[in-house]
Amino acid sequence: MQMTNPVPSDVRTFLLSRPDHHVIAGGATAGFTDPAAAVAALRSGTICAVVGALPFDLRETSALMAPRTLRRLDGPWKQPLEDETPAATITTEIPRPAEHRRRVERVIASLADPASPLEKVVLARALQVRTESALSPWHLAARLGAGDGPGSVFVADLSAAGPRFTGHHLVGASPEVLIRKQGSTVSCHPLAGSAPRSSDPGVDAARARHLASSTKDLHEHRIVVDGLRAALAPLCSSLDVDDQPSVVGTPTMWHLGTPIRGEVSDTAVTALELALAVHPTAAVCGSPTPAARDLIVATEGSRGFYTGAVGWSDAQGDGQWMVSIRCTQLAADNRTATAWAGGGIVAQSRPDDELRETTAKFRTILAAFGIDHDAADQRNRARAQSA
Ligand SMILES: C=C(O[C@@H]1C=C(C(=O)O)C=C[C@H]1O)C(=O)O
Repeated sequence: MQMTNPVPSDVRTFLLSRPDHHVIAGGATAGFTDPAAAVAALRSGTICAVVGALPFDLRETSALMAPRTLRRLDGPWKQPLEDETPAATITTEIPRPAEHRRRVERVIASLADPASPLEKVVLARALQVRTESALSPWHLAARLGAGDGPGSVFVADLSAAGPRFTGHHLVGASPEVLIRKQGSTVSCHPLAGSAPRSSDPGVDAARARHLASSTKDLHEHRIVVDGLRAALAPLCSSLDVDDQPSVVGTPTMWHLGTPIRGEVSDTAVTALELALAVHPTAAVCGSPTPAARDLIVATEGSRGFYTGAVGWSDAQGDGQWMVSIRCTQLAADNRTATAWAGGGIVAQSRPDDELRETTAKFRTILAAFGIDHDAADQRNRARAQSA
């Protein structure tokens, strides 16, 4: 769809930085709210590339753009940090942690009910953050890059999703590759089953060991890998899936991860089509997909672009899409932001652990805002106890 106000090429519209390379886009000639239209434009050669974000619920609008320029450069994206970062505070918790815990309890009860088809549901909560003065999405991304070690930082301009999203950006540091396609090779690296890192090296190592052998987490992970295998098998001539997950570390979390690699049967298939074929995985939604998705939407309301996908795809079909987690949606005022964190629930889950997991997952994005969430969390708990 041609844009009424095309974006000039000197305006950055998209970034995906990986440990070994980064992809950066400038400007836009067309916008797509419907990913099928973007696929058709790519396949027909009308556009050379597409960048942007897919929502969690594909019935909602996507934020995809045909960029004027798309550059793939070696090494991670690096930007000098500005000295001043405006102070930020958490203004609202949606829902309050006690309510999130109750929601988890209710989901565990339905998962344990033999009459329910549900096997896994991923529940999330959100925080609203306000900064004292404007903070550009690129500055926030630079702060994420500085704090996330060799992780993956992204910025996606959401304006193409419609007037409600004009000037909004999704900014985050996702550890999870939804899909990558290069030539005929497709790969992904689902993460599911998590434990917070500890600053005490002994405790930290023990948590990683415990995660690697936790029946509950291995089960939670297996559901995701089986789902991805089933979604990719019809599109691939060969598919290689490790038998056992390994423990993957980010600066804030341990995760169980399984590398998946295959060869696509149709080499012209685009990375965007592959992303659409596997999204939403059970890592961010649950299983079976429609029942889990409906329960999430009924419980949380719209998640927008959180637990969607952020990435790029070119007309040759190459591209990469990350799962949009550890992220925030920064509004057009560059001062108001919503951040999310969630976790997979199975019948064996424990509500207190699930709440702790979301708190730990928030650390990545809140640290970029300069907020020590653990301290804020303790203050809240002390306040609740004394009330
Ligand atoms: C939903 C999130 O993370 C997802 C859920 C995970 C889990 O349940 O263990 C792990 C990684 C992600 O696939 C999030 O970070 O908000």
